[in-house]
Amino acid sequence: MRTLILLRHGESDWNSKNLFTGWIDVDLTAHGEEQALLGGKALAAAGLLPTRVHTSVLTRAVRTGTLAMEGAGHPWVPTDRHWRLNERHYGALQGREKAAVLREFGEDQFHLWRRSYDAAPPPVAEGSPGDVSSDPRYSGLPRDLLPRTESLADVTARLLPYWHDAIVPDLRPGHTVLVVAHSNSLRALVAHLDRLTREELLTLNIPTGMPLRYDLGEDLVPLVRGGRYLDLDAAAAAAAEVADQGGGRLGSCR
Ligand SMILES: O=C(O)[C@@H](CO)OP(=O)(O)O
Repeated sequence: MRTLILLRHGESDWNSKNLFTGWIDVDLTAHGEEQALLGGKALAAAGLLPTRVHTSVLTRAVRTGTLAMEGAGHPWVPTDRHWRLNERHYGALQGREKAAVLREFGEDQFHLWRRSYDAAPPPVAEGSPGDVSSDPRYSGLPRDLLPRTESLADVTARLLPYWHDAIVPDLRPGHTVLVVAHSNSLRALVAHLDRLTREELLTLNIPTGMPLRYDLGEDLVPLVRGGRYLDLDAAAAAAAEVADQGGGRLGSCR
């Protein structure tokens, strides 16, 4: 058996303001820092000590990984960071208030953009704050890899090479692997692990700062579909809040 732990970063500044965030590099709130520390403490209390950590290159996930491993009492665990674990690029929605987007475009379009597999928001314009081509953390990458918007299908396509090339090779020899990422990069990973249908994906919401444990068989198929949050009740309540952001619908936590 292999153990994989998924952790969405703690509450960010823009989570607390209900703004679409995507690749905008906002930091954690004080509450988000505390969530990250507590998440790590919960891992240690459950006897789940990661021996490898993978995070995105966005500050909120980087800092959550560091704080969680401090909380777990093992701050020294080797950590890799990769842009392929970044949040979905939310295109022209980045920086906009979720409630305002819902009012302007209606509930159906709002929900398609947030939770469907195929819909991508309008792209950001070149030179706008959402255009990351001059961000030094992406400087070695071919420009055509850098998104201006993404659907969940696009996220899946750029995330899975990292899963196969970096995370699976840590899982195979028996490491307990912690992946610290984002609402939608983790939705893409969960959809892959659990072979979610598109309908199931519509109602999948991942709360901030709550460790989700997957025990995987030799074939890396989850022994329990959907994994198991360390604190099931708190995770269900927090996932319902994520679903409701902006006044949306279809809250659920699998
Ligand atoms: O704005 C975002 O980048 C994400 C996560 O905060 O939002 P949502 O959960 O609505 O996909």
